[in-house]
Amino acid sequence: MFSRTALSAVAGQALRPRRNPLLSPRFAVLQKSFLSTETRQAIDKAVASAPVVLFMKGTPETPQCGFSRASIQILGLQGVDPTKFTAFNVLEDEELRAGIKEYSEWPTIPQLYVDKEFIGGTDILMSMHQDGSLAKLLEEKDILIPAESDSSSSS
Ligand SMILES: N[C@@H](CCC(=O)N[C@@H](CS)C(=O)NCC(=O)O)C(=O)O
Ligand code: FES
Repeated sequence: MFSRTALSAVAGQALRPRRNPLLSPRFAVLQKSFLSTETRQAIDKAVASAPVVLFMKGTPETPQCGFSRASIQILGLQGVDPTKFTAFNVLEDEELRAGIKEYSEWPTIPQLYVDKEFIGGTDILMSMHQDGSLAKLLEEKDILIPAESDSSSSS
């Protein structure tokens, strides 16, 4: 049985701020080890496979989640050149679904890469779409469908 003194000692301990042992660097190292070298190399290759790469749920034609659908819509509105775009369906590959989160240090899908650089998920894409920074980035990287030449001037 706990004595009164022992109980108050336990209560006193509980009040003392303690580090969460799950957040220790040792745990972080263990967590990292889930991404095998093989998966990391496969993701390196996927990220480099096109100027714009989206890791999503479903396909661009048939997204399986509203967040992935919204990201595809934003890229379409921006005028991303389809020849410079590739999507990977994480629902077809559980290793990719888990691996990409660790690779990007980002916990959710979708995930967008431009020129091998992680940009973010839907919320980030949406805010970059709204503030013009996504258009600027895609223009700078020459990723947009070329503007049609003005046919009215040739007649
Ligand atoms: N706020 C997120 C929305 C994306 C999100 O919450 N994705 C969830 C549901 S689709 C997810 O990936 N969960 C982990 C998983 O399904 O593996 C964003 O900006 O991208
Ligand atoms: S699959 Fe349910 S929110 Fe994306």
